[in-house]
Amino acid sequence: MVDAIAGPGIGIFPRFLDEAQVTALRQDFAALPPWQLTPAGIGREQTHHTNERIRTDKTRWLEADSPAQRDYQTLMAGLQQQMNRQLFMGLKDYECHYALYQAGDFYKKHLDAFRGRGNRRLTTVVYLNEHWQDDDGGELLVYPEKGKAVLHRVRPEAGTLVCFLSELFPHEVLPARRERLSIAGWFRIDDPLAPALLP
Ligand SMILES: O=C(O)CCC(=O)C(=O)O
Ligand SMILES: [Fe+2]
Repeated sequence: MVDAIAGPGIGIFPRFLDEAQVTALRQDFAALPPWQLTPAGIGREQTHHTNERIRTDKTRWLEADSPAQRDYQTLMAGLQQQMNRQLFMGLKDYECHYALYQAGDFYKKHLDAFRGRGNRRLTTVVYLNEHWQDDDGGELLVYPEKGKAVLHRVRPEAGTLVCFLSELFPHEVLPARRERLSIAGWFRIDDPLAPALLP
């Protein structure tokens, strides 16, 4: 992952989570009371609002309130430490949420962070969907910073991790024909003006 972020700025890692980890997270998600799952917001805190033209998924933040959530957050804390030690990224914390896309849900092309604004530095998405088929749809399309050609088309298969510099890669979630569950997360920094990677 260090090589991927230092190089192209993006990496895709099948089987980042094993079956037991995926199962534990799926069960943890299934045990949540439905009212805790709320329409996803867009924009920064001050301008937080929902907009169904841009995204239609539902989310629930992980609060380390179950063993599965704690294990996942511990795993990500380890990644944070590695990125900081080897790439001096200055990552301060990690926030993440479950995201449920029901059949037909989507998230239009967007950036997770804008240069010099906000403090999301590194995006992660892990998928929790067993046996995803070609015609299930729901791929993540990742685009280069400039240009319309698709750089990566990621199938949201259980265990796969996608990780990229939040300011660099526009991306979108295509509508799926079945439920699509993931954990999207962001490593954050204190200073939005700091360069993304030190040379
Ligand atoms: O679920 C995905 O593949 C990406 C989600 C996403 O782009 C986001 O939550 O910002
Ligand atoms: Fe995103």
